[in-house]
Parts: sequence; C-alpha cells; structure tokens
Amino acid sequence: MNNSLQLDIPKRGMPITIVTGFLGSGKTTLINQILHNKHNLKVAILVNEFGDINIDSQLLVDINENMVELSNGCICCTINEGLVDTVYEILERDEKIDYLIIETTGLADPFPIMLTFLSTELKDLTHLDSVLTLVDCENFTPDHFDSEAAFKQIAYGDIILLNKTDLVSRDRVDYLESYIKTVNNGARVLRSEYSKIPLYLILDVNLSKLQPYSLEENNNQHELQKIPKNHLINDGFTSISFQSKRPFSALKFQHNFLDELPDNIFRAKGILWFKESESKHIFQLSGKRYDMQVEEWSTTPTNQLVLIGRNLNPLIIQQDLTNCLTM
Ligand SMILES: Nc1nc2c(ncn2[C@@H]2O[C@H](COP(=O)(O)OP(=O)(O)OP(=O)(O)O)[C@@H](O)[C@H]2O)c(=O)[nH]1
Repeated sequence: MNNSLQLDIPKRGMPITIVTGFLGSGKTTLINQILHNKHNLKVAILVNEFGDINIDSQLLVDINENMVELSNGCICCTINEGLVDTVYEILERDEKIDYLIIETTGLADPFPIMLTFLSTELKDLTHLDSVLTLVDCENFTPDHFDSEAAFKQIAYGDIILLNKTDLVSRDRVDYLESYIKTVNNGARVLRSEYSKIPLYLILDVNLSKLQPYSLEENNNQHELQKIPKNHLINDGFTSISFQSKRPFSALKFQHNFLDELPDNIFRAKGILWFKESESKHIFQLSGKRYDMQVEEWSTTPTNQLVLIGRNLNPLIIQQDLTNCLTM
C-alpha cells in the first residue's frame, strides 16, 4: 500500500510587488519608506526609467547590489526582455532575495509587466503579490492626463494609494476615492502622505487577481504580442535629458528657466549644481509644484536633469538650459 500522502500545496516563488503610478505620484518616495522599514527582509529593487539618465536610483536611500536599474526604455514594452533577464539574475544570486519590488516608469502600462510573471518560466519561480498604484491627489484628473497607460495603472491596481493627501482637502480625497471605485471597484484603497503606510497593508498581501491558472500560456504570449511597442509615442510623451560639467547660475536658472517653464512639461527631476552654492540640490517638479532639497555632494559636482512632457522640443529646451550655465 502506498502510504505517501499527496498534498497539492502550491509552491510559491519569490514574491513581487509592482509599484506603478503616474509621473511624480510618489513611487520613489514609497520605495524609500519600504527600504527604511523592511527590517531583516532582503528586498531587491528594480527601478525602470525611460530617460537615459537614472535619477531615481540616485535618490534611493539604500543603494547597494540589491538595486538594479533598467534605463533607456520601458519594461512594459521596449525592454521587456531586459526585465526577464534581470529577474533571472536576481533569482540566481547566491544570497536568497526574500522580496522583489519593481518600480515602473510613471508612463508604464502595468499589464504587460504582470503578464511577464505569469507567462514564460517565471511563473513557477515568482509569485505576483500585487500591483500597487500611487495617485497624486493634487494633480490627478479623471481624464487620466489623456494617457491610456495612466488609466490602466488605476484599472489594474490591486492596491491604490491616494498619496499627497497633505496638499488637498479631505473632500477632494473622498471624491477621488469614489471616482476610482467607478474604474476599479475591487481594489484596496488607502491614503498616505509622503507614501507612509504600514508595510503589512501593502506587502505580502496576495491581492493579485491575475494568477497563472487564470490565463492559459498561449493566451499570455498572445496578449504580450498585442501590446504596442510604442505606447509612449501614442500617448505623446517624450523625455529630455540634460547633463553638464559646468554649474548653473542660480539666478538664470530661476528667471530664464523655471519662471518660463512651458505647460507641457509634466515632470522634471534632477541633481543640480549652482555656482553660488557648495551643496548638491535635488530638484523635483510634478505638475506646477517644484522643490529643491539640499545635500552634501558625495561625488564630483555635475548637473543631471530629466524633463518629461508632451510635444517637447529638445533643441529649444537644451539651449535654454545651456544659456543658464555659467561661463
Ligand atoms: N507634499 C507632498 N509631496 C510628496 C508626497 N509624496 C511625494 N512627494 C514629493 O513628490 C515628488 C515626486 O515624488 P517621487 O517619489 O519622486 O515620485 P515618482 O512617482 O517616483 O516620480 P516618477 O518616477 O518620476 O514618475 C518629490 O518631490 C516628493 O518628495 C506627499 O505625500 N506630499
């Protein structure tokens, strides 16, 4: 007689949370909160930026070998294969990683990224825990910035974090919550300031509705092939990078650039060097709001700036910025 008991316990691979949300909604801020509060958990972070300079990775509190950058393309389309290779590299490390967090660009459609973990061999080695979508309560509009990707971020979110509640009234947050429920009624909706949220509400929550058994393998491949490789072009967004080994004049940067900023720039972020200051300036602009944080330089000073918007003219913007440099 065969006494062995056959238990059908599903093997769970490395848990994965996809952190998404439109430009400037607070994704990097959330990852920093997670890194501060993760205790002994070995967390790997995969940061994707579609510009050719990766500013986000330089703004993370804990930059080490567990942080992987994927720049110059979008993991939901143009560099999806790069995502698969990177996840394999993380899985093959000698030291086991307990949890993987993927920060998408602010313009990513999360669906192809979700499918990546449910098709290919990755479905047996990983476990998609949830898609977490941040919403900037100040800048969010129900037309989703006229961007299909921004709409899908809400539609596919298992957790929606209404962030930047400090900048708006409670009525506005209530309104956003009821609007979001009309698009995605099943999501766990939470609220935060500076993306502060207890980790037990967002990690290892097993909220992903999309599971391998819910989709046939052939179907996944088919769905992946249907994803347009040029969705950023369809949405009309471009990113412009600017770098310089000469400092800016603070006065010129303020008057000739910031005061004249065109409306079609949605987001800018950079590490700036001003002739008038010995400190490094972290520049952040989301919508109409910007701020500068001051820190010590730990590297040779340079300027690195990324601007994201619609129908931007790179030559004019780069020339305007060059004109703000000191001689
Ligand atoms: N007032 C306020 N500012 C916030 C809050 N959360 C984030 N910020 C600020 O908003 C700016 C953008 O935050 P990030 O975390 O870089 O946003 P992101 O989603 O990673 O941006 P991208 O990856 O460029 O799309 C930064 O200046 C943050 O300090 C918040 O709750 N309140």
